[in-house]
Amino acid sequence: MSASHQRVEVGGAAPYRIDIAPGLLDDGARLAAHLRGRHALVVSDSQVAPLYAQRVRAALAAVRPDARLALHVFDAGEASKTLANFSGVIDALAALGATRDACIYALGGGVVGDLAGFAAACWMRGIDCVQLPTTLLAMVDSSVGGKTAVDIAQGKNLVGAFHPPRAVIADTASLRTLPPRELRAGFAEVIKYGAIVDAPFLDWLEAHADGLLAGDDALLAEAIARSCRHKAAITERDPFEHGERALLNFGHTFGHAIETEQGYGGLNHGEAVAVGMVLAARLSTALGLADAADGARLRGLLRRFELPTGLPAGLDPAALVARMRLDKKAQGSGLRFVLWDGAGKARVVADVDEAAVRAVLQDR
Ligand SMILES: NC(=O)c1ccc[n+]([C@@H]2O[C@H](COP(=O)([O-])OP(=O)(O)OC[C@H]3O[C@@H](n4cnc5c(N)ncnc54)[C@H](O)[C@@H]3O)[C@@H](O)[C@H]2O)c1
Ligand SMILES: O=C(O)C(=O)C[C@@H](O)[C@H](O)[C@H](O)COP(=O)(O)O
Ligand SMILES: [Zn+2]
Repeated sequence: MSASHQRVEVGGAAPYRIDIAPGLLDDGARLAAHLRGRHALVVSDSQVAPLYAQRVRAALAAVRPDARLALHVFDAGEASKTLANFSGVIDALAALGATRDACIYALGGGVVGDLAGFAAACWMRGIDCVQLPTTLLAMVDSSVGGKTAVDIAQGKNLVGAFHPPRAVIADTASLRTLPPRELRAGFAEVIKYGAIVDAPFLDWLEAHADGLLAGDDALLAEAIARSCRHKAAITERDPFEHGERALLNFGHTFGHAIETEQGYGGLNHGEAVAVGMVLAARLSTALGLADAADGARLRGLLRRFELPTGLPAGLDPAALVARMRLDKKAQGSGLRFVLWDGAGKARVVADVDEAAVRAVLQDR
């Protein structure tokens, strides 16, 4: 293992390892170590597959010439995280003749990871899935923790399962082809860890913003590993979101409502979470939990990473609140939000007054 290789172990009932280093997509032995049977399906999207899928297939085939390998590709973008494309992956598994010891390799961003992971959770009631994240957002968040899902018109991730990966193999060299907008989106989830549990991380991000935005390999690797350690620790203690895992949803009640209301074609997930965190901070202040100065600093940091911090024009507050009633944290008829007491201190607050939420949405 080279000096630039970082590892995070995730314990619990279904332990796995996160490897973070450049060049891992060509490491056939590492990829093949998780192929118990003979069937491997690489699932990817139309942007990522032309860049990396052949390399992954060649690396696997070199170590496992006996394996039946197939590639399944769907159109890139959030609008593709659908039941129809889930069905497409299931059809591909059937065409491959995949048995229970088959493995799906989810090669791409969070959309691929969530969709392919959900197919792995369902095929024959559960087969192995190795996450090969190629966006910053997927490396720091979606590839870890086992939440898998697809969106429906009524809401984000409303159909899904908890299905932990067998392994996460993050090739940081793949970030070099990531469009700048998508790199910035990933920083929203990175900043989220600082906001909820690691205030000093916010200072570090502030200090290194220029290098991180420029794609400095060492800084990115450090940000990814620190984020993964937070996600690993929280999801290891609470894999099914009975308690503290909900903190990872900071900004998401607002963010998911925005994404859904925009028909999954407006802000991307990271951008929507950035706006959502600003709104959650504002709601926290309105409810007397946090100082306005904390919210202003969070907003400043998100802006430093060139992320949006205001509600997009044309969204109706009443429609957004209606979307929030289908949020997975909602209970009975009450809205539950992840709010904060200031940097590094988040908590779940139940039965939040709808008028306060509407006021925050109207305060543009
Ligand atoms: N399961 C979880 O715990 C979890 C956590 C966070 C987010 N998510 C989900 O993740 C999704 C967002 O993920 P995302 O931000 O990675 O979006 P994404 O998967 O849509 O990827 C963003 C874009 O970048 C392209 N791309 C990916 N890697 C590339 C590379 N290396 N080079 C060039 N282009 C590349 C993709 O084709 C896509 O167009 C959302 O659906 C969100 O709900 C899930
Ligand atoms: O892993 C989690 O738990 C999270 O909440 C991480 C979020 O960043 C992620 O977007 C997740 O998919 C949201 O989960 P959901 O249960 O609100 O759909
Ligand atoms: Zn998220």
